[in-house]
Amino acid sequence: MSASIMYGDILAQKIRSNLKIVVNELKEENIIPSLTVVIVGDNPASKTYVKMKQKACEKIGIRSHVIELNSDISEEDLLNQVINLNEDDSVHGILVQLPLPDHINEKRILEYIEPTKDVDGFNPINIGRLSIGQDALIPCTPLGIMELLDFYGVSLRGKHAVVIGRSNIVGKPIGQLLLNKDATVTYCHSKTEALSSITKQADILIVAIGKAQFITKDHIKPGAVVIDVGNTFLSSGKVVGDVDYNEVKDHVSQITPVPKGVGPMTITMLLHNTIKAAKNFK
Ligand SMILES: Nc1nc(=O)c2c([nH]1)NC[C@@H]1CN(c3ccc(C(=O)N[C@@H](CCC(=O)O)C(=O)O)cc3)C=[N+]21
Repeated sequence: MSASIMYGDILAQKIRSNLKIVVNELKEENIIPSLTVVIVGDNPASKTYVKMKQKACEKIGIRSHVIELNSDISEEDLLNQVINLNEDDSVHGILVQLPLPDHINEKRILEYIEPTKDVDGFNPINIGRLSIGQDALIPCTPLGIMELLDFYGVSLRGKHAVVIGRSNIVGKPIGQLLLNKDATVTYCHSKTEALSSITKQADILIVAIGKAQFITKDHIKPGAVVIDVGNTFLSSGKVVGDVDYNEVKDHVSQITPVPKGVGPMTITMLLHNTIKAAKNFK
């Protein structure tokens, strides 16, 4: 039996056309949602992602602006850029593209982003609000995964969801969101012993480890639902996920592809969060 494929690009288009309508409604109230992306250095992958974000904004009428900074910028100067954006009423959403250069304390920068403009949901205030179930700006990738699970009819209540990866950006917040939907959540990570014995218990397996094609049939219970958050560029130019898609596709019930799975949903939720932040200005 072949798996049903959970295409993110199809759902992303559907949501983006709805968001476009919301943007037009806001325009009638003289609000044009606006996003500023700060990119430090010239990491080629980061540049590609930022371009994709800009294009997506343009398409639905969100104003986007990119601030490109030199990789040798000091932490203080970068902080000042963030503070200026916090104070600028024409900026609704602020996103500092990660990773930042090694000499900059990433956590300190993210703490400075005004929580109501923090469209990545990486500020400790938003993380705290999410963890206690209050309204918050929620990180885009986890939010996109929840939309995918909902759209493709995956029920979560009482189900065992295993999350591999414990990053602040994906692993931790997706676990919180699944828990809020009554799943039983287990976190696994690089130090987990007997990984496959745990992942094999998953009804829903979320893989966010950044290791190309690491997860194989041996890690997965037959008929499980698999969400692949990986996005590794091979030297051939091909993009692959953390799951060995071809090996597992006939073994699972539903799976997200890479590309065209979680990635387009991440960007769609950035648009969603930017509009949410703009509405705060009403
Ligand atoms: N502050 C910050 N926020 C982020 O949200 C953020 C970040 N930093 N740093 C890097 C990661 C990575 N990320 C992706 C977004 C879209 C795709 C995506 O759409 N990928 C395409 C494939 C890519 C291609 O074809 O070129 C797809 O899956 O179809 C992937 C990865 C956001 N990130």
